[in-house]
Amino acid sequence: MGRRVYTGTAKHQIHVVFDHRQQCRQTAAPASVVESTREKEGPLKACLDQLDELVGLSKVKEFVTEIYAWLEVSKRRQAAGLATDQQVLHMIFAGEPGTGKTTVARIIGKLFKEMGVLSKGHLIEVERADLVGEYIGHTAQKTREHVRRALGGILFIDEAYSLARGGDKDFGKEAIDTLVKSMEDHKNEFILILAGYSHEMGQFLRLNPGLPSRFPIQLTFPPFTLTELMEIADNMVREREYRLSFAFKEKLKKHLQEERLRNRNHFGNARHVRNLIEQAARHQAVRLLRAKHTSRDDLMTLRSEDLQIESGSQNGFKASWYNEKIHDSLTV
Ligand SMILES: Nc1ncnc2c1ncn2[C@@H]1O[C@H](COP(=O)(O)OP(=O)(O)OP(=O)(O)O)[C@@H](O)[C@H]1O
Repeated sequence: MGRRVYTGTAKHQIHVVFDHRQQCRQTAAPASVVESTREKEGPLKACLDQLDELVGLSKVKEFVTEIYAWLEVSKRRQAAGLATDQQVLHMIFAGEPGTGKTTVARIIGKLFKEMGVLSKGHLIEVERADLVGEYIGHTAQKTREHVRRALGGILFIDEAYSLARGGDKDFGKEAIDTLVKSMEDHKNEFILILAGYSHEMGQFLRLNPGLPSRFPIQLTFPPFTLTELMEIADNMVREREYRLSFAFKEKLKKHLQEERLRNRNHFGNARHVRNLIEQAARHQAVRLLRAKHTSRDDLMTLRSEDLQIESGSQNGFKASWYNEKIHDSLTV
């Protein structure tokens, strides 16, 4: 992992990154800034395009563009010999399941890599069970290990508030303390993103008054509207070279409408749509296998009978959401 060293006069600092192969490269020398920006225009643009392609999330997109602009202009200011602040880039992502938090974190990782903020830009996703151990000292060891894996990229902690679940006597507290210490010890070497439901995240931050100032960037991921969910479904089938019959769309719309009301805060949003589409494609395959002849149109079209919604299947949120998460980790 690279170590950032500041050399030169205060006004003309040059950031030099030493990597583990003992090579060094200048990341902000005036001449190379323009060059490296131009050189990286392709992948950089690809990251921003990827963000743009996500349905909805207008505030999140605005904010990421703001961070991008700020970092880019900071480089230019530095090149012009002007003072620049070091921004703290640790973040809170608050929102319901399936609203794009992990997806956006992944894109930010790539974006920051392209901008030279992170050396690798990868994402390590963990939850309470990955960090909390069984005896004194075990938690710190486990947590440090995940921080080590995340160096150069992003450490993304899902349902971060569960670390404060057991109060002061719980090992979760040790995980929080270790994370805070790691943020000091490895300043600028990784970005920590704490994610989870808005309400619980708010409570978590209030109970840990030392934390909010360490996470100046707080993004809210709103639940998708019905129109957005239908657009997500359309995009997903287009990407997979399928299309939806009119009756399929009507059935899906009705189901999503009911499901959002029934599960309220626990509705799986875009992930739920994805799982329905993938499941429908499997049902369509079984249907087509029985047919004597299949046209190109048959192969592409998902019909309403392919959308088999078991009544009450989504009622037990815990089970359905958990299954969707497992399914996600197997199919991503
Ligand atoms: N805005 C969006 N447009 C299109 N697809 C999306 C969008 N947001 C999420 N998805 C898709 O929904 C699925 C779940 O998204 P993601 O894992 O990012 O959600 P999450 O908020 O991190 O969920 P959780 O909190 O449950 O972990 C992914 O397949 C992702 O591609």
